[in-house]
Amino acid sequence: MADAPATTRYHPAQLVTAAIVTAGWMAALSVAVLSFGYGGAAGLLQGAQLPARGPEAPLLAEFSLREGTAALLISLVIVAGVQLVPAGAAQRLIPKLPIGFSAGILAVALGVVLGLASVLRFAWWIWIAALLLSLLTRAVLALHPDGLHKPWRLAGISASAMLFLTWAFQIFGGSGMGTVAVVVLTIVAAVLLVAAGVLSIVVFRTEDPTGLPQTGTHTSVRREGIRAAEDIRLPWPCHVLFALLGALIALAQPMTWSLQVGQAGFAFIIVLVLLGWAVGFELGPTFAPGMSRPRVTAFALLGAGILTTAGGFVLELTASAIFAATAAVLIGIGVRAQPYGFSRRIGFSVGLAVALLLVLLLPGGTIALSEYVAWAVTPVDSALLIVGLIATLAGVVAVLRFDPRGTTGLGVDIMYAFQPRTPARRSGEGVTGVREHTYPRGAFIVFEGGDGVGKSTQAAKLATFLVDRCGLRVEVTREPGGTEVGRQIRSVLLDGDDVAPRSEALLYAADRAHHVARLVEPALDRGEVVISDRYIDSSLAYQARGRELSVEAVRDISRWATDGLVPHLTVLLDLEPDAARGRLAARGEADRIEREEGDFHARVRSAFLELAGAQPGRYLIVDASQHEDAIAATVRDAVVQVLRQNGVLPQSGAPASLVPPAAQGPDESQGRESSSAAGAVPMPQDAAPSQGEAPGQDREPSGASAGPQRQRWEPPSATRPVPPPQGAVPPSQGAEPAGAAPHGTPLGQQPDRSPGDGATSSAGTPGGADDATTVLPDAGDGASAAAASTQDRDHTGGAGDAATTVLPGSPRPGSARDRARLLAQAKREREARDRLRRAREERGE
Ligand SMILES: Nc1ncnc2c1ncn2[C@@H]1O[C@H](COP(=O)(O)OP(=O)(O)OP(=O)(O)O)[C@@H](O)[C@H]1O
Ligand SMILES: Cc1cn([C@H]2C[C@H](O)[C@@H](COP(=O)(O)O)O2)c(=O)[nH]c1=O
Repeated sequence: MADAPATTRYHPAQLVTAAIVTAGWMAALSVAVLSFGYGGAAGLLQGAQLPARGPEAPLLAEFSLREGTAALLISLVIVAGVQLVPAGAAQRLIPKLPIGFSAGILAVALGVVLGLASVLRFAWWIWIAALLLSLLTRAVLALHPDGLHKPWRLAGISASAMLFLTWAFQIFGGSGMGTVAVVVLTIVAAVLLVAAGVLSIVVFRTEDPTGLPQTGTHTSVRREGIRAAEDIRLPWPCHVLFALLGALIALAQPMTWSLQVGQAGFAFIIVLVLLGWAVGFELGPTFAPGMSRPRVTAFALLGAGILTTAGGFVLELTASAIFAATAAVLIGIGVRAQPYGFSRRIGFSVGLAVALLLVLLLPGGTIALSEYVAWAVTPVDSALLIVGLIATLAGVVAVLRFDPRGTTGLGVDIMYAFQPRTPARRSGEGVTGVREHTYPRGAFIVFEGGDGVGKSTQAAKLATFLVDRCGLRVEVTREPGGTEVGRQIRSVLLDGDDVAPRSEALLYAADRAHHVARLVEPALDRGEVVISDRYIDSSLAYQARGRELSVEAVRDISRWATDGLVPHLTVLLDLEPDAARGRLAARGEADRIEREEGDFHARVRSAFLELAGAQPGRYLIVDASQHEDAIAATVRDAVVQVLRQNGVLPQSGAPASLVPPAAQGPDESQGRESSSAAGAVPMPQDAAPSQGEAPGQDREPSGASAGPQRQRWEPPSATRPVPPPQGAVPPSQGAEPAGAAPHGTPLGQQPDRSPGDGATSSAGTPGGADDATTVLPDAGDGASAAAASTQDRDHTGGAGDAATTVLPGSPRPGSARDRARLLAQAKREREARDRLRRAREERGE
């Protein structure tokens, strides 16, 4: 029997590395305190005395802020400078030793120098320590490239240890003893570094494969209510945010001196800032879910700037620390709203340096506020004020500029910032995944169908309508080939002669993965409407059914590729393949897939119908043999309903497209105005024919839908049962279209589907396409789809009876005439199904 795999939680090498990193953070804090202290007390090149005991210790009185700040700045420049050396150059400079070994050597060296510095007390010893610390950081980062992810964790431990020690010392010995406590902490760090370094050299000299414990990167978080970071070409507000963080941390030491609170004050500020940063970072993805992520970053910068400026007026430790910590919360939120790939170190280092330079250069002074009150402004206060004002100004610019939408939607962003986002349609019962994905105001609409059915034509028409008449931002795209990577994959797929079926399936999925990650999701996150010509169903139809590959495999790779993203609405344009081929003939040479034989395309068509039949809540099936304007009107009405449900369009009122033009009476313009005032989508006078009407088609007499009836939407004829593939019984009558795999895995079948949901129609025939009822549920989830479906059955007297496409939120066809028509239709379908069953029985199937 095979041995059970070892289940060690932490590799000992990880613990050693964690010890080195924690001691490294202690060393960093000590370097800041001691360089400032030694430089300020004795000058840059003189040895310093330890402070005398007691609150009246002379150290502070004799202390030179400028020299202390200069010494601190030199340390930070050394640390930051080494961090900024490019990796390639660093590799050439540092001897080629195993990384664990070099980290160990550097840890020991740093420990020894720190130990010496704590005894010899010259600022330049600290600078050597700073250099070694910086090299050690590089070595640890080479071991664990993500080692500085969420740095507040191990830094927090070190800062808390410093707070505890300095507080204890100051309680018993006065504020001057805080520095003595830091010297003790430095010795502890030195011992820890030497011990962990020796272990690293002796035991773990090779590269550590296990890595530091990670909590996972934020970009993969997909929980409900979490908004992914949103990429933007130049995330300069993030750099400013990091610079502000650097400035706050750099100013903590001079601030401690200025407030005369001893090193416990410094540790207190650092702990609170780290805590604030951590809280903000963790809060980030769920903060202001209704606001675009670039805007969150911009507002965070503005808020953090204002708080920092306010901090410049504060003369008391706790309030200063609270201001700094709250600014750090906003910094955490702001940087988390952007992808984390850009270099944080640059912004951070620049912020550190600028803040300290300001302390060095700015004069202090006293401003008389009244005869009795004067405000003593230290250089530290001035630095805080200037840094804060710069950040505030940058925040204002960012709020106005740092969003691909410019200022468009700023008001909406503010208004909806803290409202939960409208959930997109649930994908739980879908063919495409189980992710519950939510978008603030975006919607994902997909056109599916065979080659040449008119998808691109309809996608373009819909986009024109949504942009021109609804004022929405729309992204029209396609698969394969919606992105640059996709265009190359498309060429491989369609221009060549031979691609093996599995390779074909993987290439389509690869195109989709890139398409969703780089184009669809970012656009949805920006609140745009994405219209895609083809999506996952094409793979299920062409690769699973057409190439006869495993449905599960094809579905799974696409589900994985897209992280389960499901469209809000899929419009299936259904047309006989021969008719579609006729349309394409004029276009010239057919591509590799269009050249497939008729049987292949018949299988594809039947697969599409099965998919739509199994999940009626998510599909709109349209007879694509109609005039393109009639199709466009049907699609438009359905899309408007879906956009309303998802908050993309206002709920109230109706777009003029839903009002039969003839019903608008003689005073059309008035009707439109009032409908627009009610929140309806503005529509120009020359609106295209509505509701599936072909041009010139007879319209209902205006009286039929006068008054309030105007808003009513009736199921367009275009969405009635789709005609069957050639030679087959209509799907609505229980037959599989020609070419359907008779016993293959039903495409729409879900193992866990409950009897009540929208797929019950497939019970009679495995394909599920026999139910032509397309019901888009009100609430957009599976449960209401099932409820809507059941409701229809109740109305019409039996499962699968209804043959109407009912769109979400639209008034159900409630009139006696509607019901009679539905019943008649249902009866015809029942009879057709019975006939088919009898025929099958006779054939012994
Ligand atoms: N309803 C329609 N009636 C007649 N012709 C149409 C209709 N819709 C589109 N066409 C024409 O059919 C041809 C194919 O249309 P279109 O390119 O939109 O189809 P498609 O489904 O996107 O094709 P493909 O799958 O190859 O991308 C075009 O010449 C277009 O003008
Ligand atoms: C997305 C997708 C597409 N196909 C096929 C279907 C068509 O024949 C071509 C795409 O061409 P179009 O002119 O852009 O419609 O690719 C497929 O087989 N599988 C898929 O997933």
